[in-house]
Amino acid sequence: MSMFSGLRMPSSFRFGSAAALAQGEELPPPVPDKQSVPSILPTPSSRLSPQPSSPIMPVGSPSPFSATPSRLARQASAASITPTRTASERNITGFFPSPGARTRSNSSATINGASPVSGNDACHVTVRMRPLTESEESQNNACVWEVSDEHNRITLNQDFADKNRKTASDYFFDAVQVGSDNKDLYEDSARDVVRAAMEGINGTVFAYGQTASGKTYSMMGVNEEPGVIPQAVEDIFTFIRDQSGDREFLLRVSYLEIYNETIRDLLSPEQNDLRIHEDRKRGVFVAPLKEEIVTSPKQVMRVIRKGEENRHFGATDYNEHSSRSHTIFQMVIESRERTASGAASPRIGGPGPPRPRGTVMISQLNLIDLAGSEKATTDVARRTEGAFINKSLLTLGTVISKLTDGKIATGSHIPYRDSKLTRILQSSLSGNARISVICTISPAGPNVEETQNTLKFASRVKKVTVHASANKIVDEKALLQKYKQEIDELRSQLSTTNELLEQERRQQQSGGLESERKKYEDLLVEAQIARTRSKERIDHLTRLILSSKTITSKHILDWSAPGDPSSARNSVMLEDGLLPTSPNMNRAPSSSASRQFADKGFLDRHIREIDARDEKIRAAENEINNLRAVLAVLKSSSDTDVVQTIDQYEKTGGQSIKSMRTTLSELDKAQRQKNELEVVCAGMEDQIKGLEEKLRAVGVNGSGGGGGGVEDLIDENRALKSTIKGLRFELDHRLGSASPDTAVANAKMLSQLESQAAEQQAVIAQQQSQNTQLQSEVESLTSELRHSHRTIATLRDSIRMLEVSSDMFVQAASRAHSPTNTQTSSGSAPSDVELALERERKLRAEEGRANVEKIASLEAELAMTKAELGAFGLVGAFGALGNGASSPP
Ligand SMILES: Nc1ncnc2c1ncn2[C@@H]1O[C@H](COP(=O)(O)OP(=O)(O)OP(=O)(O)O)[C@@H](O)[C@H]1O
Repeated sequence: MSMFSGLRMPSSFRFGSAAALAQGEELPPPVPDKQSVPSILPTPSSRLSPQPSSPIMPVGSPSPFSATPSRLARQASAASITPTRTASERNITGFFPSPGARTRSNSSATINGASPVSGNDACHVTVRMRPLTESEESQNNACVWEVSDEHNRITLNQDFADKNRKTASDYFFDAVQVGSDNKDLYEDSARDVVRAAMEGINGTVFAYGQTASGKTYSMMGVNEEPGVIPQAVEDIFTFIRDQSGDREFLLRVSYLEIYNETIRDLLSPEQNDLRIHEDRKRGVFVAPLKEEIVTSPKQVMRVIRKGEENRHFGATDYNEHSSRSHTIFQMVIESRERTASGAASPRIGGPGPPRPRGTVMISQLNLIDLAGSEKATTDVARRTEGAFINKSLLTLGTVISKLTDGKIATGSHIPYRDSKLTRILQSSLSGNARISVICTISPAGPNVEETQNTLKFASRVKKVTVHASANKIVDEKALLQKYKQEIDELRSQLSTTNELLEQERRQQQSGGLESERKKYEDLLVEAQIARTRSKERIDHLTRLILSSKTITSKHILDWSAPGDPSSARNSVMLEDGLLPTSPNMNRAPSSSASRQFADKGFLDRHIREIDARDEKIRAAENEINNLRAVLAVLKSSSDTDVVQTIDQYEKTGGQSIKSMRTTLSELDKAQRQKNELEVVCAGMEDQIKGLEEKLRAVGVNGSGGGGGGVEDLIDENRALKSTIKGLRFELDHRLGSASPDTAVANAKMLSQLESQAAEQQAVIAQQQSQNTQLQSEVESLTSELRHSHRTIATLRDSIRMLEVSSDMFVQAASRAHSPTNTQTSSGSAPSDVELALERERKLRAEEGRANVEKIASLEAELAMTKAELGAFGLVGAFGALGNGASSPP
């Protein structure tokens, strides 16, 4: 069972309550762990530790910094032009979020009410405290942190601090979140960054924190609470759908992990040591990295699922499903105004420099789940991983601290290259991206030291400022540009082809040589086929380019009705197993990591089936289009021969099209039948499993719950065989009743089922060999039993003989001892004969005792043998023998 199962809901939080303190008192003072790896984060003596002189706001007092980011965003957007901060203001020295730091200075305004697009910006920092875990509660731990009403201040409980000789400093951040609500988390920490990325500004959101503090829960989420990544995906498609302007987008995604300082492509796992490159135009990038163009949230989630399967997880002392690598999910967003007339278009939503039409904006959105900092664990492999994780986090801490020191301005060395993580993040950290950091912490007393380190890291990040502006790009790097060009070229080729076709047609009509006409006909057919291909390519490329016209609500998850089974959200995401299966979104999320992706096997199978079907449908559609093209050519001809040919074509072509359609519908039918058969198979598998269980219970546990033993086992075998026979018959029947057109699918199914049956047969054979073994064991036990019985009988005989001879000796001795026998007795001293007799008597008595003991031991052995037979359920079958052995002869 998961160590985190049964996590308490936020309502069970006891921030600073009397109960919490009472429990807090029972806590042992934290014992420094001598074996632990030195903490990677700043020590309390660090000069960036919370300054006692910092203004401390009383709990509950209105704070100038209490506005939530979304409120601030609204304020910022209401006052669309805000003053630009001076260079000296960029390096914030305090750890308070200054209101200015949240304000994005920019001469431009927003698109569709989204936040402004560039300017000096402090990194946005959210602290997220998870609920106490069941195991923390069972150890009488309580939450030792207090969060102020304004939700941006967090303080160590004073009593706990006093008792444990800690400093109860106040920490202020852009937001402090408690509990399990990932929707609030997204709104507070990621939405602005995602929206800015849609406007061409790079963005990076990462989760940082001690192991098991909730980074993966925050970034990926669980079924009931999708995390930042799935919500960002949904938000991006919603943004495209809802934009009022006429912009078009091209989205591509990649997914990589840094495991033990090697970079692995999670979408192409064979690429397991990728390199980091840098060039002037692209900055720092990883290559070769597989990128997939995506056109729907469902498709993105499918890509993520694929990546998750290849990701490194492992059980540690602290988290049974711990991320052993840093993962970076990256989305590249290209966009541009739809009309490429070259005229400038005014910015939507307010003043600002007009954006030339056709200019492609390109931005990167990085969503990062870091591995957690951790103390040394017992497992060697985990310890190696932990060392790599800690080293890279240490480098991240150093880089952040250098950036906050303002050394970037003086050109001092910042050790980005000391770890792959900081090297990949270099472009973002050096100021070319909006950054939002989610620092996850545990509420429990024993984790206070790690939590304080995380809060200090968060305070440092808060001081880093960035200057992110929209990236405009007009060269061939933009795929959007390339695709648009290709579409334009294909369109112009099409219109030329159309003209040619028209010319040919006219030429034919005006007569000419028969041989010439035939040549033209052939040319026409070829041209028409080429035209169809061009059209298909145009369609394909057009499908990849997204706009408010191509994205419908159907594509997007409907967050407004989470429990509504008819909602698009469910229909899109449930197939990927990421979104709620429960109608109650507010239920406590499951702590079991395995529930993060429910029923993966089924889903994968399902996705593969859909893909295969799509492929077949595409092929059929292509053929239909080709036939249509041929028909169109022929129809445009006026020649009587050709008209006749048209008739023929219409007949055959029409029939072909009809038969294609029939094939398509048959394919659908076959698919449905296949699904039904799969359900039947699953049922059969369950039945077979149940029978196997029973067999196993009989075979392994001996008496098998019914005491029937070998007989029962054989019966079970018979039942199993007849069930399989029945199931085979049912299958044959079902397969036989399928339409002939589904023969291919059915043949596949049949072979699958036959291999299942063969497996079953193997199980039976195994079971039978077990039976034979069991029988021979029983036989050997039985013969042992008989042998023991005979031995006992022999021993009893010898006891009887001994008793008789002993009596004889006793009688002889007493006769020899008798006073009437004066000739042999010499008074009080025993004669030699008497002594010999006495010795003999003692010896006999001794032997008798030994024999009785031997009998007792043999009887005990007999009892054990009987018990063994009983264990095999043979008490009934061999009872008579057992009784015979134990009863007196
Ligand atoms: N806010 C939360 N609400 C409810 N459960 C949570 C929350 N945060 C984390 N959990 C649960 O706590 C456990 C550990 O969380 P998670 O795996 O996300 O930690 P992590 O920081 O990613 O750990 P690691 O660094 O070892 O990968 C999981 O079972 C998760 O479901």
